Amino acid sequence: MARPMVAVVGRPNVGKSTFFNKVAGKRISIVEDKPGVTRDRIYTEVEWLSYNFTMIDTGGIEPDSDEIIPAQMRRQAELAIETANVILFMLDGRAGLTSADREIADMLRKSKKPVVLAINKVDTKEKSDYFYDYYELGLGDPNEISSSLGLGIGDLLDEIVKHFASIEENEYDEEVIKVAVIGKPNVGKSSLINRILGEDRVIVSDIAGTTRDAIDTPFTHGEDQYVLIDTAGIRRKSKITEDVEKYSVIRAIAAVERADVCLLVIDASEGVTEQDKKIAGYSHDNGKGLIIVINKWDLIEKDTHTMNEFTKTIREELAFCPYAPILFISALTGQRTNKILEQVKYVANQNAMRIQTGTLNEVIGEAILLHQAPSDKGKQLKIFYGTQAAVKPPTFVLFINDRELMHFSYERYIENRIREYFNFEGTPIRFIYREKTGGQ
Ligand SMILES: Nc1nc2c(ncn2[C@@H]2O[C@H](COP(=O)(O)OP(=O)(O)OP(=O)(O)O)[C@@H](O)[C@H]2O)c(=O)[nH]1
Ligand SMILES: Nc1nc2c(ncn2[C@@H]2O[C@H](COP(=O)(O)OP(=O)(O)OP(=O)(O)O)[C@@H](O)[C@H]2O)c(=O)[nH]1
Repeated sequence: MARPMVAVVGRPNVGKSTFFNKVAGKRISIVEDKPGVTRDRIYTEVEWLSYNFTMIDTGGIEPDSDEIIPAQMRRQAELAIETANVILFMLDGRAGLTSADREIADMLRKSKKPVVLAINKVDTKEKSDYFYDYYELGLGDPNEISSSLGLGIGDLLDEIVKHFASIEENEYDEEVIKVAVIGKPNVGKSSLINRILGEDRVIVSDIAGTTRDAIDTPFTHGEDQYVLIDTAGIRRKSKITEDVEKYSVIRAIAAVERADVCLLVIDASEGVTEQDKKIAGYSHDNGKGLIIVINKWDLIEKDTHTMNEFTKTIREELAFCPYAPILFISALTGQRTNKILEQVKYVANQNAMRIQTGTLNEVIGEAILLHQAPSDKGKQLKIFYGTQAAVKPPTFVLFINDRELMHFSYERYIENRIREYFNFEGTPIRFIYREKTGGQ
């Protein structure tokens, strides 16, 4: 099941960032972890009770003037309605209700999405002076919190996770391959989608029913079933406000969340951008299959080295996902676009591949023989055995003597040996360690 998405909406200065920081999990996007890269927080993983969810912060865009606040807030609310499963609407318990709050509340109420009301900055045990006013919004009970003091946060998270039970599970059958086409505006996503859907063996399904059908495009290619996630969102030509980078990243994140395989489309004449890194980072963090599609290849003057040079640069820019295949295409001329579905299917299978414990341990055993495990202060790392615990992404549990001795470089080495044998092309793989005494 896709991880639930919770979007935080609210006027500037109500305390969204403070709240976000309070509940932020340890795992944040790889890109954000790097020094020197703008730390505009967009999302965080949250763990509460037995639930894991992604929380997105739609705020934090500096308004240029007072007049644009309402427009911007409307856009935030629209985005939250489109992308999130549950919306957290945050208000300032010291300021009382404003007309912007009422307007947002109307939009949220009409959307029929589950909304949880958080009244922030209630730093004492007493109710806010405005407590009963919040009922007017028609969005249920107000939950008073203090983000800076950490009061009421647990109860609020309880209210949020209560709504997860009603989220539709398995929107598509297991065998349907879910594909997200992502990338910056104007890189050629719609052109590529039209190419794919225009192929001879592709038949676009015409099943009306769930609301998802309105935005997704299911189709078959030969025997295989696919669905393009949020195709309507891509094809609908962007509004001006949509140019705010943060919005398009949030939209992409929501699509990635629901996908098995992501096609990251990059304009060959432009190269890899910060936005591409963020989206690829999200795909990686969430264990999705990833294919890098270099589009507009027709615009590039080429000699025999061009493709290699391009590949090298992309590998450097997107160093955390060396497993992702790179395709050089032109959606305009159709060059190599007929290879894409084949690749998507291959990567989806790799992402869902399960390998035998016996073979896995032969490979690990051989790897250890070839390259001695690290040791520290006379104690050597021992890997007793490994087993694959999950797919999508392939996840391996390794039983070892001491977690401290497993260095990043050795993990990378083991990963590379596993990839040499089993490929796992286009998918991240993960390791989980369990300490076990034994051996010595
Ligand atoms: N007293 C009190 N102040 C708070 C609380 N939470 C946030 N603040 C303060 O409110 C101000 C705004 O907080 P932010 O978290 O930056 O607000 P925001 O909603 O993220 O603002 P934007 O980034 O403009 O959307 C800061 O000065 C915070 O210290 C709280 O629970 N109690
Ligand atoms: N030369 C060339 N132009 C292309 C190619 N693919 C798309 N284009 C052009 O690039 C422009 C943008 O293409 P779209 O398919 O609308 O791009 P998009 O990524 O869907 O754009 P947004 O809707 O803004 O997100 C159009 O003018 C296309 O004709 C290509 O392979 N080569």
